[in-house]
Amino acid sequence: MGEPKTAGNSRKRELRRTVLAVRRTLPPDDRQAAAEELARRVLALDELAAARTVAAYVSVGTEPGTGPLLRALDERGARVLLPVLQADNDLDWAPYEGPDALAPVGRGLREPTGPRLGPEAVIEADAVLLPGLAVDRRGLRLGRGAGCYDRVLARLAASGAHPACAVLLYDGEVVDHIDGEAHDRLVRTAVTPAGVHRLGEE
Ligand SMILES: Nc1nc2c(c(=O)[nH]1)N(C=O)[C@@H](CNc1ccc(C(=O)N[C@@H](CCC(=O)O)C(=O)O)cc1)CN2
Ligand SMILES: Nc1ncnc2c1ncn2[C@@H]1O[C@H](COP(=O)(O)OP(=O)(O)OP(=O)(O)O)[C@@H](O)[C@H]1O
Repeated sequence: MGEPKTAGNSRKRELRRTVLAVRRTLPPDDRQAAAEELARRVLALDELAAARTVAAYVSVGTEPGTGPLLRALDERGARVLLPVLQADNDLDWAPYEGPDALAPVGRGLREPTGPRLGPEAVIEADAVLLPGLAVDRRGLRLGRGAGCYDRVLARLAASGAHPACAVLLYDGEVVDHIDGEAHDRLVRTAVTPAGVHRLGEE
């Protein structure tokens, strides 16, 4: 189910499977509560308070829900950019124009129907919220294995942009160590329903 062929090292694959299996055991009521807590914590981040443009995403399947968060960012007047998956696994971006302007594109994904701004648009973001399956204490993030967000982080670094980058996870998905690969990029913050984790600080 949705496991890309380019899934990196076998320990990463194993951790992906474990996290997804645990997520599937969460009852719907707990997921809804987690989505609301997560929104509250993300909105309270200092780096989000000042952000005019936020790159976010529409949660898929059993991911920590981003519905309440997207609504609140929109109401706050932030310009919200959402990813549009390209055939080569790079991400294009389009503005969030409300839940009615999202269309299903397969694999449970919903994407914005508005104008495509191009892959470089993410550089305009003051804050970037990333999906993930886990992160370690250094800030090494485990995604779904297609490298989409590794590319985003590489693009931000190459452009000299330094937006606040936070991965959104469930409690328990901040782990001690993930075996990294050369292309992996670190994030500084993880937000879970129970709290904010500042990473890479010994
Ligand atoms: N919300 C979200 N959007 C994203 C990503 C992501 O990880 N999460 N991606 C990050 O790279 C890209 C899309 N890549 C994806 C790759 C696989 C699956 C997938 O396996 N879907 C499952 C259901 C999800 C689940 O229950 O966790 C499926 O097909 O059944 C989804 C998105 C761009 N947009
Ligand atoms: N900057 C990049 N440019 C092009 N391809 C890349 C880049 N970074 C990573 N990749 C490709 O992505 C593949 C998957 O990487 P990895 O397993 O680390 O993904 P992930 O971080 O778990 O997933 P994602 O970034 O999609 O959330 C790598 O094997 C590599 O081929």
